[in-house]
Amino acid sequence: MTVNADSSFSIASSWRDLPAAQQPDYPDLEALRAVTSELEGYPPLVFAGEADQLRARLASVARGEAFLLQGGDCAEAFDQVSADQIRAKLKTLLQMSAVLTYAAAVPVVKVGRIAGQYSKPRSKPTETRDGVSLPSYRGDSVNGPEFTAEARIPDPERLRRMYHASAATLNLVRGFTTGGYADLRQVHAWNQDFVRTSASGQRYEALAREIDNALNFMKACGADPAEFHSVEFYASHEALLLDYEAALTRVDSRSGRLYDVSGHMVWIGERTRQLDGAHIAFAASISNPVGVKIGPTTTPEEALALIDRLDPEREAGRLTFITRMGADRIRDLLPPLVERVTASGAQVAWVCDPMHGNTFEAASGHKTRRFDDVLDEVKGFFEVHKGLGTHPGGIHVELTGDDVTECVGGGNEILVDDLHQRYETACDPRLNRSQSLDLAFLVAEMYRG
Ligand SMILES: O=C[C@H](O)[C@H](O)COP(=O)(O)O
Ligand SMILES: C=C(OP(=O)(O)O)C(=O)O
Repeated sequence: MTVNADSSFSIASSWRDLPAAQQPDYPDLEALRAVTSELEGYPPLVFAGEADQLRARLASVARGEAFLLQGGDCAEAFDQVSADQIRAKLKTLLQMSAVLTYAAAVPVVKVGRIAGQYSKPRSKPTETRDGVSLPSYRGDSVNGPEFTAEARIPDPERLRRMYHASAATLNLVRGFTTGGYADLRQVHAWNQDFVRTSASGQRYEALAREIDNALNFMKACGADPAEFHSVEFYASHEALLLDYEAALTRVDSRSGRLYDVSGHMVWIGERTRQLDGAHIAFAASISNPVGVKIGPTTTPEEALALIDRLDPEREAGRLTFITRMGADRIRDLLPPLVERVTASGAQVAWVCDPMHGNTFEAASGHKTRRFDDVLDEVKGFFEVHKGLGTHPGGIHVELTGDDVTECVGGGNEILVDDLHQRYETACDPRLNRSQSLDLAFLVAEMYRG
C-alpha cells in the first residue's frame, strides 16, 4: 500500500479499532505509551530494500525455483543473547542449508526465527502450579518466566529490551554472515565440535568433503563467485505484539510504502489470524513478505479470504502459508487447501511447520514432540504436493544449536526419560543440532525424490 508520510500513522494504526487477540494486559497504559513513542524514534532494525529482496527470493520459492529454510528458537530469551548462542543457531542453519543445497541441488532461502522472536501466544491465560494460578508467561517481551506474581505482570519496558536484544542479535548475525564465517570454505569449521560425537556430524563431514572437492574444482576452473563467500540471511518473527510492531512501522522513503522494520519477514500465528482481527489488518498494511500459520481448522474459503486481504495483487513472494496440521492429518487436510488456492491463481509459497501440530505432554510433564512425527508431517507435505503437482516450498522449524533434550527420537536417540537432562526451552520443545541435521538430510532426500 502506498501512502504519504502524513497519512501513514492512521493506516499503520487502522488495526487499533479491531479486536486484537493475545495482547498483554498492561496495568500501566501511560508507561506503554511512553515506551512505544520512544520506539517510534529508534532506527530501523532492517531496511525496506532488504525486505524487498527477501520478497523476491520468496517469489522464487512460490514459483518452485527455491526452497525456504526458516528456523530458530520457539522463544528467544533476553539472557541468551550471547555470541555462543547466536553462533550455534546460525551454524546449525548454515549446516542444514549446505545439506539441502548440495544434496537436493536447490537454492535455499535462509530465514531465522531470530532477532525478534520474543513474544508467545498461549493456549491458556493462566498457568497453575500446586493450586496457585498466575498469568501465563508470554515471552520475554511481555513478562518473566519465573513463577511469581511479580514476574508475570506485563511490563512495557520489556518492549525496549526486545528492540535492543534484536538489534544486538542482528548485528552479530550480519557480522557472521558477511564477515567470513559463512564462507562456504568454512563448511568443516561449522562441524568442528560435533563430528566425533554424532552420526549426523559424521554424515555431514562426508558431504562437506564433497563440497570442498566441488569448490576446489570450480576454483581450478577459474570460478570463485562472491556468493560462496557470504550468505544472504534474513530475520523473521511472529508479529504478535501490535504496539511494538506498529512502533517499528515506517514509510519507506523510496516507495512511500509502509514496512515493519522490526524484521525482514513477519508472520501471523494460528491464534491471531482472524480475518476481521487486528493482526491481519496490520499485516495487510505493510509491504514486507508475510507468512500466515495455517492450522487444521482452516477452510479453503478462509485461505482464499486471507489471500484477498494480504495479497490482493497476487504477487509471488508476498504471502507464505505455513501449514501446521499434525502428522496424522496433513494428508487429508492439506489437499483441498492447496487445490483451491492453486485454482484461484494465487501464487503463495507453501511451507511446512512440522512442529506445532505434533506437541504432546510426556508423563514427566515436559511438553515434547517425537522426531518421527515431525518427519512424518514433512513426508505428508511432500506427498500432497507431489500428488497435486505443486511445489513443497520449504520447512519452518523450531530448533537450537545446543544439545538440548526437548524432542524425543532422532539418530542420537533421545528417550522420554532423557527429557529432563537438558530441557531449556522458554516455551515449546526444539530440535537439537543433531536432530536438525538429521531432518535436513531426510528433507534433501525427499526433495530430490
Ligand atoms: O509456540 C507456539 C505457542 O506459543 C505455544 O505452542 C503455546 O503453547 P501453550 O499451548 O503451552 O500455551
Ligand atoms: C506460535 C507459533 O505457532 P502457531 O501460531 O502455529 O501455533 C510459533 O510458531 O511460535
